[in-house]
Amino acid sequence: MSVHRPIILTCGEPAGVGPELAPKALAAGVPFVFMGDPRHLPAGTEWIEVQSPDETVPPGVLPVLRHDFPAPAVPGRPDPANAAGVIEVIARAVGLAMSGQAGGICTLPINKEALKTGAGFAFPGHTEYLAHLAGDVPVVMMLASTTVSPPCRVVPATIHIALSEVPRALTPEVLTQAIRITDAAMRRDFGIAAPRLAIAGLNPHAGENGVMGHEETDWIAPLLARLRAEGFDLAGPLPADTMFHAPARARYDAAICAYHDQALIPIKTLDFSGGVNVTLGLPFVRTSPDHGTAFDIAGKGLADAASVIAALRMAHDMAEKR
Ligand SMILES: NC(=O)C1=CN([C@@H]2O[C@H](COP(=O)(O)OP(=O)(O)OC[C@H]3O[C@@H](n4cnc5c(N)ncnc54)[C@H](O)[C@@H]3O)[C@@H](O)[C@H]2O)C=CC1
Ligand SMILES: NCC(=O)COP(=O)(O)O
Repeated sequence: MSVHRPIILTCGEPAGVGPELAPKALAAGVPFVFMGDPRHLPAGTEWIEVQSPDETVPPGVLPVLRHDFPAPAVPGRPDPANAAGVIEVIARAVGLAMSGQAGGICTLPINKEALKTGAGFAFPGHTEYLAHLAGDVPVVMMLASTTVSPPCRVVPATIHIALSEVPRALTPEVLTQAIRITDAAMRRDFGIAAPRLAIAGLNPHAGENGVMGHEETDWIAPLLARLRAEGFDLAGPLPADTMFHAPARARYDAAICAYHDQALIPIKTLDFSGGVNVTLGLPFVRTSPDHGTAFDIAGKGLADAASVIAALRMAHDMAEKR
């Protein structure tokens, strides 16, 4: 029997696969409430409007915290008129999570371009917006798969920035923050008492002693040495190309990577359908499926719900641990 409050599943981009995943997500078997416009749900969806997250509904029926949008959803074609509503839903769900009325939030995917064009959204993704809503707290993005063995958990220390900006953006402060937040979240949210973290180098072969880049010898290795002296269990800097196969993953609990694709390519290759995106460092629980809006298949009934199901279950587990 669950003792904590339901998770809010935010609708995300109505023209993407989000609305069709919401009823499929009932298979997660954990309490959650969909927040969005019920008119965007697939025809035939059984839903009931609720006024608060913990109102009960019959089994197999989708509870909906209603948030009406100005325009219908046309699969694959985001309507700028709906952009503000997508952002409002995220903020409203965060309000419920921060006030303790919800156990946390699980966000269906947004289309960053549609929100920027339609509503001037100033954030590159949920992660940065949620950090802002929580009071501009430091956060890190983690993607986690527990269906592969050993588990794969990856943290990109820099997130949604151009590759050309990474060497400047990856500073000792940024890497230190990623390590501290990940270590704390492994203990609090994942029940790992003594987290082992593996730190990827920035350059091929982790620079090979300065032959292919100097960031590792200049500051990454010295920084890791200082943090080890504080008690962190850190391996690295490691060559990124050889740290994601199964025997390598068995040696750590989470990998801290230098940039987005260094982290996300391995996990999405290993487990695209079951990976979960989780924001570490927030004062509330937030997870998300690892995929995006999938406009190419939206509305066709092809969307695989495995990732949102895993995301809801993870949010539920994290909320229980807290
Ligand atoms: N958490 C979030 O809000 C996320 C949002 N996005 C956004 O989504 C938009 C599209 O991004 P893309 O790079 O095209 O990635 P995508 O994940 O939307 O699509 C990549 C490929 O995977 C397939 N796919 C995605 N989800 C699927 C599912 N549930 N079942 C079956 N196939 C699935 C798509 O059909 C497509 O072929 C972008 O605006 C991006 O920023 C991307 C990742 C996460
Ligand atoms: N590539 C991951 C991604 O775009 C998810 O971003 P966010 O919306 O969860 O910040």
